[in-house]
Amino acid sequence: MSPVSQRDVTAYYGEDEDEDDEQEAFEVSSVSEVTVEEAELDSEAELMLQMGLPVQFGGSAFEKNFVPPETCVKQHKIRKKKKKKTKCSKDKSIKEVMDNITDVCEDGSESIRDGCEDSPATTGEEGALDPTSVEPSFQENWDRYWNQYGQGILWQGWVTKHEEPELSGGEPWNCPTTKEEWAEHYNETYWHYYGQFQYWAQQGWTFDEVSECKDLEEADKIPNHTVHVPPTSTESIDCLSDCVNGVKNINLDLKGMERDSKPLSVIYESHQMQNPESLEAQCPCDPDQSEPRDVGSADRDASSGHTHTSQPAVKVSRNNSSCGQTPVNGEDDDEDEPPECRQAKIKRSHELDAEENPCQVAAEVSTVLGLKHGTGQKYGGISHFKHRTLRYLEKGVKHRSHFLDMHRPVKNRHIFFSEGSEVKPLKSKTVNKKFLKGVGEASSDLLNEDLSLQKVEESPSSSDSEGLDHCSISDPSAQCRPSDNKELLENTEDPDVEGECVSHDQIITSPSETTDSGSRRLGSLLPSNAIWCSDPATGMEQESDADTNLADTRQLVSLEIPDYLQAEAEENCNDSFSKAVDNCKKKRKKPKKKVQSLPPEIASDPHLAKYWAQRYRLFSRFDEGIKLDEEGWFSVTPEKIAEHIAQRVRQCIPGAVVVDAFCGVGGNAIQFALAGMHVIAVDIDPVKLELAYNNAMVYGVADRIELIRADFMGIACDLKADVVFLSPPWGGPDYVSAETFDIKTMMSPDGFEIFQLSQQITKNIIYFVPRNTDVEQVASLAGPGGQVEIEQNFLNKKLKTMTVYFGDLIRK
Ligand SMILES: C[S@@+](CC[C@H](N)C(=O)[O-])C[C@H]1O[C@@H](n2cnc3c(N)ncnc32)[C@H](O)[C@@H]1O
Ligand SMILES: C[n+]1cn([C@@H]2O[C@H](CO)[C@@H](O)[C@H]2O)c2nc(N)[nH]c(=O)c21
Repeated sequence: MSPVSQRDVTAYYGEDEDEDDEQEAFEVSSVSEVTVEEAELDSEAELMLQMGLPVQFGGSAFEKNFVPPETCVKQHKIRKKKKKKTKCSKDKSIKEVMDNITDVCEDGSESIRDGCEDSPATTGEEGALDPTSVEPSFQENWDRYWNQYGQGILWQGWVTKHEEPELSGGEPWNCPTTKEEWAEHYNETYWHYYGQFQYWAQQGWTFDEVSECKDLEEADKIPNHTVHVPPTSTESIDCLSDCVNGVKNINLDLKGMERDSKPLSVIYESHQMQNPESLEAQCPCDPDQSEPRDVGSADRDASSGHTHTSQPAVKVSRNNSSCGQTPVNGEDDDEDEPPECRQAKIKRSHELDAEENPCQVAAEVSTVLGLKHGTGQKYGGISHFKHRTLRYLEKGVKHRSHFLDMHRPVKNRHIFFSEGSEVKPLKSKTVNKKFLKGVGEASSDLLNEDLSLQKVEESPSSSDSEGLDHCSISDPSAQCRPSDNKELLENTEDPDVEGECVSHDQIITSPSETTDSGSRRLGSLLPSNAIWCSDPATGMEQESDADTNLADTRQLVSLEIPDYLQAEAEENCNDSFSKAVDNCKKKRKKPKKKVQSLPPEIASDPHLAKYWAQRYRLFSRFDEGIKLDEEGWFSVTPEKIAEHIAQRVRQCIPGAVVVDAFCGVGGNAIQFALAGMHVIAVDIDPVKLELAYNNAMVYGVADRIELIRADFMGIACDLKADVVFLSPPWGGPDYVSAETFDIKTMMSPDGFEIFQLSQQITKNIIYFVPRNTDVEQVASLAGPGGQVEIEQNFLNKKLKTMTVYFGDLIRK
């Protein structure tokens, strides 16, 4: 099997709190590892590969452990049938069977099972494994499959078992010494493949009918094979082997899957990645199955060590604490967790053993993360998803995946906001207290990571379901350092904005195998209960969930440090950091009341008052002459987020030329320029360009921003740049009213078209999208084999936006 290209989905959630586990969690399997493993494939696996069947079904463990994807009852029946079939075969004339094999080779039409009338596939006895009870066309398909490949499979299996088959006594099925063994082999093989076929058929897979097999003349074209040919049936066996070698494709019947709503699965590293050229998709398990899954397949995959692929390892960390397993410091935080979280037992793929089922693991992980398994293809950017893997980049992911649960629809989390312009401060003393405590006790781990702080105190609420709520401040790109605290103070002069905090959770993902009839949001992937529930305005929930906020130890920030981390934090508290926090506390001053007349656009529209209230969050130098228009107010990227994005670009591609394709009033363009980039700022609206210029002047970067009034869609192909930043209109503030935002249909220009045009400029694209964006959809933009990093942007404790990175902008 040729090495396969990387098609994983890698979700970066954060660090595992368990150091020991972490080491392994970050290991990434490489192509070379795969190659070694491939070399160790047992013969059956090789055969499976030749067949284009998932190799994880090819390990020798299969015989022992294979459990068809039916119920245990069915499994039992299979065994029963196997016994019966064995008996049958013994009784039957083996010669008769093999005659039929020869017939198949000659005319390609006869069925092997004709040779055994009570073949398991045809008796339907006791209803066991009655294929018709599974799929109406199953029997037909199976017959065709077995006709086509059965002979080759049988013979190759035989050859594999007997390296040098003794053929002097005649064909093994005729030879008295091997006759019985052949019969057993036949039965074993038949059922083995029958079970697999049934399983895969249920998953929506079909197989390609190979013309070579039917057309003997074509056999010559098939590369030489090493099948040992019994002297008495050389031709037929040759043919059969060729047929086997000629098997190239097994395809996912997407249409069928759509139709049947057969769920696909999230695939983890431990699953074999098929040759991308020959497989349309890979889907070894149905996570929605309540019934036992194909343990055999899983076992084989795990026990045979076939991690197989060139894709990065799936790093699904042991879910031993955050989800009710073994909480750090012995704390059982189970109570706060969603039920599905408690059930999860996530393991790293490399830890899978013969008793475990990676399919189940995958399903559980996805359950924990709020993933659903869907069907069929849905998005324009990619026909379907091949693979998803999850990889925890940062420590504490388990906590985040627990605490940051975002299962609830976004819109339900904003009901408390008032619609009026009068924004009443909401007290959140509990949160604040806990936060400060948490910050003061930040662990050294935290100190080594980017940090931003937040204060949640008397911050204004907002009627904005877009989330201009209480304020926050942070330096998401900077390393944690005391000066962050200073910055916090310096930026909290807005009477309405005490503090600000930008949190960025990341996911790297790429097209996965699943699409869902219902779209998914990143929110589902990155749990964030704490974010929402601890909103001061949510009252009751706030108290309980305040504890559950946690520090992002890599990139962001400490919202509140959960109790179980606080103990650790106390031990490791960095002095200077503590001082800084103390300073921060001392320096927090009564905000200066600025008497400032409302700009006309604000005065004329009460709904914009909330934006006015948070003007410093949008532009920290607002008072120096920043100007916005109505659209600018509600759609400008808050400074800290814009700064964070710019810093990421600077880190990945220093001095880049960046196209800000929808520059608006310059929120992003200014930050790119401040980060040392040359910016080509495009906007279709001349007013925006004027405002952008004005604002760039305020920040002293107008000379680094080239303003172009144009329809980006029309000029994209003429632009040259290292990076394209996409912050298109989302259709106004109402974008949040959709539970899931579809970038293709809900924004104009079409989000897919925007992206495709941008790809003509560069692969390094940043897509700034609504927080309720269908995460699978944006992942699909990466295309087959692609990767994407999806980042959630939190302001204060609320998820505001998502930023999606492509190309070299994905952090490795
Ligand atoms: C969401 S705003 C951008 C906000 C910007 N990132 C900021 O921080 O100020 C979107 C902008 O895209 C502009 N726009 C809409 N359609 C456009 C097009 N086809 N080409 C270029 N600009 C467009 C709008 O005029 C608007 O200013
Ligand atoms: C309607 N809106 C809000 N934001 C951004 O989402 C945050 C939360 O609502 C806003 O603060 C703004 O940054 C938008 N960004 C873009 N690119 N396009 C929009 O139409 C838009």
